[in-house]
Amino acid sequence: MEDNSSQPSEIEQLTLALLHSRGEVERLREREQLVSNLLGSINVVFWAMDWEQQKVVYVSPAYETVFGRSPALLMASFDEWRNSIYPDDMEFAAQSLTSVIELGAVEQREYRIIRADGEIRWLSDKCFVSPRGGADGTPLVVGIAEDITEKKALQSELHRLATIDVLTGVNNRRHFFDQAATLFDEARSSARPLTFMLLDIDDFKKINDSYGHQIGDRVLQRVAHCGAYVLRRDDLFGRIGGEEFAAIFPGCDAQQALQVAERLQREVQRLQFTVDEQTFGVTISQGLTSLAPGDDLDDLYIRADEAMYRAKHNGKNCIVLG
Ligand SMILES: Nc1nc2c(ncn2[C@@H]2O[C@H](COP(=O)(O)OP(=O)(O)OP(=O)(O)O)[C@@H](O)[C@H]2O)c(=O)[nH]1
Repeated sequence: MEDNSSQPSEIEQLTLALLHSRGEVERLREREQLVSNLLGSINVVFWAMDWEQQKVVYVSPAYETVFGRSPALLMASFDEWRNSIYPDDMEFAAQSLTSVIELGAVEQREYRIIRADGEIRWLSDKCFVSPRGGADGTPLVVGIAEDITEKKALQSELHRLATIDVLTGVNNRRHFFDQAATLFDEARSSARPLTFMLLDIDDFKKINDSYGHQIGDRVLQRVAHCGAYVLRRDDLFGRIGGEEFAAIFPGCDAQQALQVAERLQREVQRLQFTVDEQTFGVTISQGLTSLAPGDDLDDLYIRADEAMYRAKHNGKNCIVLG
């Protein structure tokens, strides 16, 4: 007769296996909780999408914070993904995902999203194709998305500070000449006309001396507004020195630019300033010159400067073509 006393019975074996599996399930649950806590504690959204089937198969917990939307809704309907993309960026968002499939990876995509509460935020994500990422072995597009709204705002503020004259809000000297060089090269290569203008406020020192520096600043601001108002969208305008401004009129010969300069002259003559019940106006002198064969940007600047000084010499408040 066989002795089975040291061998576990079938029922005991099943019970042991069940306990073991329960332990495994518990450990898996703990691990899942840990991963979920870790993913939830960083403000980065991991996502995975079956682009061909138009289905989001995974988003990490941070989705809810960053998008302000429900992950369950997103997984249930691809429309929720479409709703979350800022309409102007939809084409880019879709095209860039197609590129991920074609190229295997895209290092950086930047686009805007709309949170459920209507707030618009900037996202940047890195995407790549996980060849057999899906449960059924289908390729998935996987991404790591970060909210870069504050970084974007800082970048644009830095750009503004680097390119704009703080007092008047028009282009500063450095940015003006950077842009001028580009417009100059374009005019050269397309053989299109281009006119350069220099503008100097007349007797500005007297304004400062009579009414104070603050009023002088206000004059600078109002003259700059006139320039920004009169010039066309494609023209370039900037403050290049204390009371000196400059403009570039791409595609304009001297006569066309002269018409704009005359309008500007009239707009500035209309300005009125009142200090302690005293009212005064300002005038400007302008020098204009057009691109000629063999010119470089410095030649234009020198000729416009000479023309402007002739305008000063001729009694100010006038425009001279150089
Ligand atoms: N308020 C103010 N004044 C400035 C600024 N930058 C330069 N200035 C002043 O601009 C004045 C320029 O004087 P000048 O170069 O003698 O020129 P002007 O008095 O306009 O004489 P003309 O050019 O011959 O008409 C100086 O008094 C500078 O101090 C600024 O940002 N704000």
